[in-house]
Amino acid sequence: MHTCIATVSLSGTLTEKLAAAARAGFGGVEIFENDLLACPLAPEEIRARCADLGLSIDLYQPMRDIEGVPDEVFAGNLRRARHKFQLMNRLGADTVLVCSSVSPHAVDDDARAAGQLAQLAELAEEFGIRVAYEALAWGRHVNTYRHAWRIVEAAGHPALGVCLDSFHILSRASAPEDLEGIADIPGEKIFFLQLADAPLLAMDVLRWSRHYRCFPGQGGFDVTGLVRHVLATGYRGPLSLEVFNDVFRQADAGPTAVDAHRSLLLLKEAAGTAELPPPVVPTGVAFAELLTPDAEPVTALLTALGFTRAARHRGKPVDLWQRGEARILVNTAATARRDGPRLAAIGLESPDPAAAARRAEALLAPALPRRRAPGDAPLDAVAAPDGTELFFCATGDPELPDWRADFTGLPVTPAPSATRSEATRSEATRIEATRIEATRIEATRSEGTRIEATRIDHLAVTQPWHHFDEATLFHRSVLGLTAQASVDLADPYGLMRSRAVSNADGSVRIALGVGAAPADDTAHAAHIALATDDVVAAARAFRAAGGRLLPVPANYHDDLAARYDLADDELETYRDLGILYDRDAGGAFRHCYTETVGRVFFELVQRDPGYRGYGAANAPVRLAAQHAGRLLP
Ligand SMILES: O=C(O)c1ccc(O)c(O)c1
Ligand SMILES: [Mg+2]
Repeated sequence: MHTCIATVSLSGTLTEKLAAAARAGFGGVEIFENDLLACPLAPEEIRARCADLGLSIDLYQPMRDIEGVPDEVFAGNLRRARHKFQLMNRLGADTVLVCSSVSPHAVDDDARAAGQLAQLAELAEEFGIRVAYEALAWGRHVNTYRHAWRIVEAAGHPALGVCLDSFHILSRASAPEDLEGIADIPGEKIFFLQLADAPLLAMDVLRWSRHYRCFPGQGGFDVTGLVRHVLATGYRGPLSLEVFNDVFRQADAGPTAVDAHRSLLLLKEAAGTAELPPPVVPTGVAFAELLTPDAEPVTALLTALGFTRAARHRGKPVDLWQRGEARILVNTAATARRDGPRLAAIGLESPDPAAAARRAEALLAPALPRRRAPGDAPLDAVAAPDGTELFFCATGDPELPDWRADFTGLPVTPAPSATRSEATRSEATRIEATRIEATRIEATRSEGTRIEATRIDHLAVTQPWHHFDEATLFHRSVLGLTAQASVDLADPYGLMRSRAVSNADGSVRIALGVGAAPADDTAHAAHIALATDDVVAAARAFRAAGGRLLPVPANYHDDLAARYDLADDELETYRDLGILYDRDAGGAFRHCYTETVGRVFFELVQRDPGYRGYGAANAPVRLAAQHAGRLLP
């Protein structure tokens, strides 16, 4: 089906909006009158621009306050309409949207409204134009789609039909039966279908509509259910997104248009009108890749965390660091930015990497070159909306290329001991001891000795501030992960939002976060959480190896004593190590943080098997402590 987007949904000038819509793959646009009025191009030039871009102009909108008015007011409305129909002929647009009246002149008289709309349609027909009548949820007398249809039916004019808008319908619907009236409308009398979702908010419906609409799948409405009802009438016109949203008005139109189109593709999939390659849910985390201009701060941290450098890439400055099942790639390629280490890529274990990549590409995720260099294993990879590279891996599968084939084992070499200051020289010795111990543990593994199972518990990545809901939709739909509820976290300098997506057994957990202040490094650092069976032992070992744990204020632990009945010595241990504690119905969560290097830090977590969260209750304290740490010399 033809996909379309209203220009009001995108940021920028009309020509910027058109270019973004075309690039994202839409087939057409609804031109919003205000966008046209502010555009220096003549209507014929806009028409030509759209044609060049391969866009049809499927709707011109809106005409307001037309119907149900006294005769003398209506005469003026017809005069106004004639001007607009002439304009539409110049534009090459053949459908106009008429919103139900909000005018104080409008009277509650359906026969009058029907008669006037028929006259309007009669005039429109002379110009080859059709009139689509839409019930605004806040229309003065007409504010439901059933009422709009009654009037259109009574008018009985071939050039008059209804425009259905999911927002106006679903914002008022309180029960599934409220959609059943759609079946009463013949498909050919539905001239247009506008789609928007919205978060479920208790607020005035006009404000809700004008500021908080979002793309289907990002809010709380059953837009798919509505589309199914409309398709069942035989409607085969455009599926058009009309999203009034304060954030999208400011955000870059290019990515917004891509996110918009992705949401429409998913809607078509859900409504059964498009087939996409099915999701291939990842089954684990193969690796996390840190890009850093300088290896030292990252490798010092990894070493203290008990990782060993297990292998080196054959052709690139990339080392594989490993502890248990947790693998970190440290990439010192020249492309690393000067702002220090950052999380650049995530390797996801996939039962079918090629199929996973096919779904991602069908959903408009940019594919990355399969071979980044000659001789590299041909890995499937795509970019997430925030630019993080997602690699689909099949580690250890003999049938498929293994990313580890690009790496060659390193002989165990002594760690550089003088890289830190004189004062930490003895620590370096301890670091080396830890490294050797970790290597020994790796070696004994194959002999069947039980070791503490270290793996990546979760990854926390930060999103561009204006693309948070799209990021969630991306991870849900492209990767087939399930989203938890979004939580707001108080940062001393703003509000963070966080939403976790995970697979069913929790072996893939990604916390998507966004900070209020786009330039704030602390709120925008990513982190890698390492699972441990014993966070106290892990924290002690880290500290003994020269690692610095994030200090946590005593007030936090005093409060913890009030909230939970923890043994005194347990509490003192947590206080000493900066371990935070949380609990839900499924169990407890104990966690602590390392210092931050560049834009990345690590977390050590001990998660009871039933605990589902990420310690969100502790995030404000953690963020404040991280800010405080940054302020120190
Ligand atoms: O908010 C409005 O005025 C408005 C205008 C046109 C529409 O299609 C709509 O759904 C709302
Ligand atoms: Mg609308």
